[in-house]
Amino acid sequence: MLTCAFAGQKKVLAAYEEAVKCGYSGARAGRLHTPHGVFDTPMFMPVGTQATVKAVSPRELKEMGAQIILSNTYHLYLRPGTELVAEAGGLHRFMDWDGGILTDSGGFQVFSLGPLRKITEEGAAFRSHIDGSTQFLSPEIAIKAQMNLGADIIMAFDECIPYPAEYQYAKLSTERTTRWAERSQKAHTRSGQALFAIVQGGMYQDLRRVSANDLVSLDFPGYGIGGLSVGEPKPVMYEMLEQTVPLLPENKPRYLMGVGTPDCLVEAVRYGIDMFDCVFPTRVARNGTAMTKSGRLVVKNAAYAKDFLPIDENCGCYACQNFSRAYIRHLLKADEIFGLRLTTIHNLYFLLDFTKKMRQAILEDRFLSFREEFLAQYCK
Ligand SMILES: CNc1nc2c(CC[C@H]3O[C@@H](OC)[C@H](O)[C@@H]3O)c3nc(N)[nH]c(=O)c3cc2[nH]1
Ligand SMILES: [Zn+2]
Repeated sequence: MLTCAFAGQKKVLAAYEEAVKCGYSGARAGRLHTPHGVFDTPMFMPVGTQATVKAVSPRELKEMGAQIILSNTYHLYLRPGTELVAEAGGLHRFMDWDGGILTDSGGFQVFSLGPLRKITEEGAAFRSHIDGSTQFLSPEIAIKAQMNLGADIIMAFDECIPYPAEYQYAKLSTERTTRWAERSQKAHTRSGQALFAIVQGGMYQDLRRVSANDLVSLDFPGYGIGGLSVGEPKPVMYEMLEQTVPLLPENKPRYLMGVGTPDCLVEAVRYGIDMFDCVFPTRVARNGTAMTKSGRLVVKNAAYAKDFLPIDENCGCYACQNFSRAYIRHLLKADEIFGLRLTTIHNLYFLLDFTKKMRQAILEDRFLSFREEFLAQYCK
């Protein structure tokens, strides 16, 4: 069961939009209560799509302050199968992680990975990207798979509307996602596990409001905001947040799916988002790019061949406490796995620490100045 208590800047607002424009912050610092612990928000959730956060161990994740990690139903359903994971004692046991786990429903992957897919009212038929076999996911199958995996938070089966999309397509797809959310709710019988709905609506303000209102009336314990971070300009993403977040219950968590870079996190927190996931930190780490408060640092570049400073002198991560840019660059150039591990550890620590700093700023009622200072220094 998820319960939330949110502290932070409380103001009675006549119009949320007006308030945001004049600098009001909807930022809040909350606590998520789950069967695997109580977790602080805002929070970044490292992505472990195939039951592992690539290149780092559960012990290292715990040391760097990870609270909830993600895994993905689409991938685990295809390999090794969710019944096998259930037989192994569930995902927490299988991957030796005793913190929180959130599983995505597979909606995104079916539409982004599965070639030859066909969407009907019933669900989505697609070909496995692993062996080309014909597969089918429906709300009922996706929920059953997630109950097998045993995550603390699971997601309703949805369609992530591609960008751009025609209004009529976005309208019909959003209405279907709401019907799928209802079917997901009916299929969800595992107590102690929270099912979040996912707001869609494409990049259309009115569809976003309809989707949010319809899903709120179905009374879920939390809400994902989907269909964003799919290639749209950042101002469009923020506009969709402005339309959606105020319609979601204040005392329930809001999870912006697939986001993102620190500039997006600080803006989304301002609109009232609590939870984030993104492959960005782990993905860019694997091609030798480190995240810093001034932007990206490509450690592989020749400029760092004799740079004996750490990636970031003020960073408390294992990589920055013990190794230089020159050493990490050498490992990356030599294709040594340890090099990727160090950049991954640094990037995950950076984002986890960034959300901790945002939480502290909110609790001390200085979030807006924190945001200004950060954005002034960070170059995209
Ligand atoms: C990157 N941008 C983005 N990611 C998104 C994800 C998670 C991807 C999931 O796939 C993997 O990341 C690529 C991870 O396992 C993650 O949980 C989404 N998931 C669902 N169900 N619905 C969406 O509308 C949706 C939109 C997204 N936009
Ligand atoms: Zn570091």
